[in-house]
Amino acid sequence: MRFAKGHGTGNDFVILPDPDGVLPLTPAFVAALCDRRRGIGADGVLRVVRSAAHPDAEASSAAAEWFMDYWNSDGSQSEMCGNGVRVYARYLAEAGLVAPEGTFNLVTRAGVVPVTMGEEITAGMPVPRVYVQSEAGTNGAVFTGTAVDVGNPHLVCPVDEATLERLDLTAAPAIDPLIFPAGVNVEFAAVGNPPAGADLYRRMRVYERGSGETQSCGSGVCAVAAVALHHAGLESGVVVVDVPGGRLTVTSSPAECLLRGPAVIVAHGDVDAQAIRQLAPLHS
Ligand SMILES: N[C@@H](CCC[C@H](N)C(=O)O)C(=O)O
Repeated sequence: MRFAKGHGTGNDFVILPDPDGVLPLTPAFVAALCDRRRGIGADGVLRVVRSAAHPDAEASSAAAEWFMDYWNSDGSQSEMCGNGVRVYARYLAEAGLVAPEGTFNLVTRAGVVPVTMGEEITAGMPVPRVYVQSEAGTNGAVFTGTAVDVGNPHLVCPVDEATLERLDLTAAPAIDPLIFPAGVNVEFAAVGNPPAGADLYRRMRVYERGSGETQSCGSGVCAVAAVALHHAGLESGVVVVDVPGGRLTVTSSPAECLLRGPAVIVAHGDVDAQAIRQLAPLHS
């Protein structure tokens, strides 16, 4: 089975080219592929499939040829992945399936996303909706945060620099299942001085639903930017967010949320699907 491997600011993905949607992907198979010791290892899987060939995307096939079929490393699916969109786009361009410059549309479970190609790649993310206050419990403390919908759910908890540094995110923070019945991605964000050209700056770590602590989360960065603008009383602005894996920039207004940053394909290869299938019981 052909695969590629790529990442966006250290958020890494196994990419499975499957234009006609014939691969029998299951949660256990995806989790085995993402196993960092026995499989290829990744935060998630991006199946590259034509929208006309996937039941979740058929209705949008007139708007966009390709569908990002995104899976977390535990085999669950999510509506959105901001870094996934950008890495998927880089894959399409390197495979000659879209032009390396210009803009094209990509279908996701959270709707159609416009993507602008270049040295860095920009995704036109769903405009974040800031909705309610909630809490995350971790490291023996309870952190108050703001819930944000970016197509997928987020809880953004402001913390100081020292707390951000020392948080142990090896275990999932406790969250309110009444507010987040399908789980939530939890971001911890500290304020810093904005670099030239930015209105606001945050440093962020994330515990992702379905993947654990990752080096970066694009939709999480959009959520952090939305809360930063909200707290500053701004409707629009440029927010730079540093994550453990690098830097992402959000340019936000009531009409759009543009997420910009690097996206790289690092490998192409063949994976022994039978060997991965044999691992699958470990993950079911
Ligand atoms: N890393 C992603 C988000 C992936 C999905 C998330 N774990 C969820 O379950 O919603 C990003 O870059 O946005």
